[in-house]
Amino acid sequence: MIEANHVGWKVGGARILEDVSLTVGAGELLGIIGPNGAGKSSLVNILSGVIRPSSGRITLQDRDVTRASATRRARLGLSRSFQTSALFDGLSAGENVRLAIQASGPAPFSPFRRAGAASGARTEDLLERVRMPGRATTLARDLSHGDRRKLELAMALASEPKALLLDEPMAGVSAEDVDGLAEIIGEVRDSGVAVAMVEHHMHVVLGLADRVAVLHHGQLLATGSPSEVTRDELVQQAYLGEAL
Ligand SMILES: Nc1ncnc2c1ncn2[C@@H]1O[C@H](COP(=O)(O)OP(=O)(O)OP(=O)(O)O)[C@@H](O)[C@H]1O
Repeated sequence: MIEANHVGWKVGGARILEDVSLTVGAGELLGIIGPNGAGKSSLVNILSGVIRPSSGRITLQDRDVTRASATRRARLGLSRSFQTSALFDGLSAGENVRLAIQASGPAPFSPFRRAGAASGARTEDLLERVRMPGRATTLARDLSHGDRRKLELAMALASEPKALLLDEPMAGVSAEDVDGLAEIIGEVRDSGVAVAMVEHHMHVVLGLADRVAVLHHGQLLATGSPSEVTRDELVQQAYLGEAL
């Protein structure tokens, strides 16, 4: 579904990513891990079309999208969440989701277009999918941090994506919310979506991912099943002193 072939990215003289190749299939969850500054967010930005790589190729469902904009990739079925919150705090949870539904609809998008009844039902469906039933009228700013992350997930799912990129979807949430989010993300994968997830909560990545890609200094150190990468000597050295 998503494929990166020999991707490199240079900024000025600095090599941020070098020769990174990976695939994520439908119904598969790829965990992307690596120490701070390894290049994980840069990779997600390249996969989603926010950054154009200096070399290599990105394909989405076998279609070359290397030069395609983020909007074009979204129309082809790719969705993503961001490391930092992308919610409208002054709007309710339901309004945030409705905007995401409208934005994923046919162009031109207008925030002033009235949402139909169908969009109301889909909003409630999406909120249920992220275990937030009946929260449509709560203002985003009044939600707990964990619920804000769930709402972001609902918004990323509004376009009914075939592929989903998640950049630290559990950053800063409580331990119990981490488990809840992991369960929801697992269900999204099980519904057939190709999911690539950058995440620092190692136990979640290792418990949830089908395969794990380990980045270090912009290079792919290892890819494999969670147990394969945790046994890998190079990976253990990269995480020296940290429990894997
Ligand atoms: N636009 C940019 N211009 C210059 N350097 C950049 C740019 N974006 C990222 N970098 C550098 O690229 C390296 C990788 O950054 P990136 O954010 O991709 O890492 P990361 O693995 O996601 O880190 P973290 O886990 O801390 O979020 C870092 O050294 C960062 O400073």
